[in-house]
Amino acid sequence: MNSEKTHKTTRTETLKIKVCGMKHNPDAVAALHPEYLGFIFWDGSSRFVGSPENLLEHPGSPVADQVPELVGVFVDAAPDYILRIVDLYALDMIQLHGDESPEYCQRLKDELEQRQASNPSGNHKVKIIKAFAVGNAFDFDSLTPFLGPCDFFLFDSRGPLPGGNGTRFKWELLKDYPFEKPFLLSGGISPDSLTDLKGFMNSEAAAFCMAIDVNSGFELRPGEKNTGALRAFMHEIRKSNKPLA
Ligand SMILES: O=C(O)c1ccccc1NCC(=O)[C@H](O)[C@H](O)COP(=O)(O)O
Repeated sequence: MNSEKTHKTTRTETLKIKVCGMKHNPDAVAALHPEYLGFIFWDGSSRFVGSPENLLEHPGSPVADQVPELVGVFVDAAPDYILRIVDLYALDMIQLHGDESPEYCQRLKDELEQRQASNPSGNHKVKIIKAFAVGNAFDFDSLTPFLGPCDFFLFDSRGPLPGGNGTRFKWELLKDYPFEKPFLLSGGISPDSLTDLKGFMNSEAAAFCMAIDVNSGFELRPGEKNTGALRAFMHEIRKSNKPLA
C-alpha cells in the first residue's frame, strides 16, 4: 500500500448531517438535531425562504431553538446581500452554489474577517462552503485556488438547476480527491441511498467527507421535510457512522 492510500483511508471524524432547503417546518427538523440546517436564498428555487423585505419583517433566526448550525445557500449573489442575510439570520455558514470565482470567495472571506475583527464581542467565524457541480468526470485540480478562501467544499450533481436537482453523481469519482479540505457529499440522497451510503462511508472516497447533505429526497413538497423519513435515515447513518480505523 502506498503512503497516499494509507493517509487517505484515515477518517477520524464521524459524518455529520446537513438538511437543506428548509422552508415550511424548520423547527420540526431542528428538533431531530442534524448538525446543519440549510436555507435557500436564491429566488429561482421553490425552496426560497423569502425576499429580503420579508426577512426584514422577521429579523433573527428562523429556528426557535437554534441547535444546528445555520447555513445560507446563495447563487452568484451580491456580497452585500449575503452580508445582510448573515446578520438577519445569524448564519454560521455561507454556501456558495453558483459560479463564484476564487477571487469572489476571497473578497467575501476578507469582508467577514474584517467584520469579525471589528465586533468586540464577536468570536463568531462565519465559514464558507463552496459547492461544485459534478458531471461524469471532475477536474479536482481546478479547485486549488479555492483552498485558501473556502473552509469546506460540497460536491453536488450537475443538472438543470444550480441545486436541488434530486440526482446523484458517481461518488467513486471522489476516490481521486487530492486534498485534505473536508467536503460534504450532496445530490439526490434519499432513504433509498442508505445501502450505497454505508458502502461509501467505508470507502477511501469518503476519507475527507465531513457531512452528508440531504434535500429533495426527504420532502413532502418543496421546502417541507418528511421528519419521519429523516429521523429513520439519521438513525441508520449514526448507527453505522464509525470513522475508519
Ligand atoms: O435546493 C434548492 O432548491 C437549491 C437551489 C439552488 C441552489 C442550491 C439549492 N440547494 C442546495 C443544496 O445544498 C441541496 O441540498 C443540494 O443541491 C442537493 O439537493 P438534492 O439533489 O435535492 O438532494
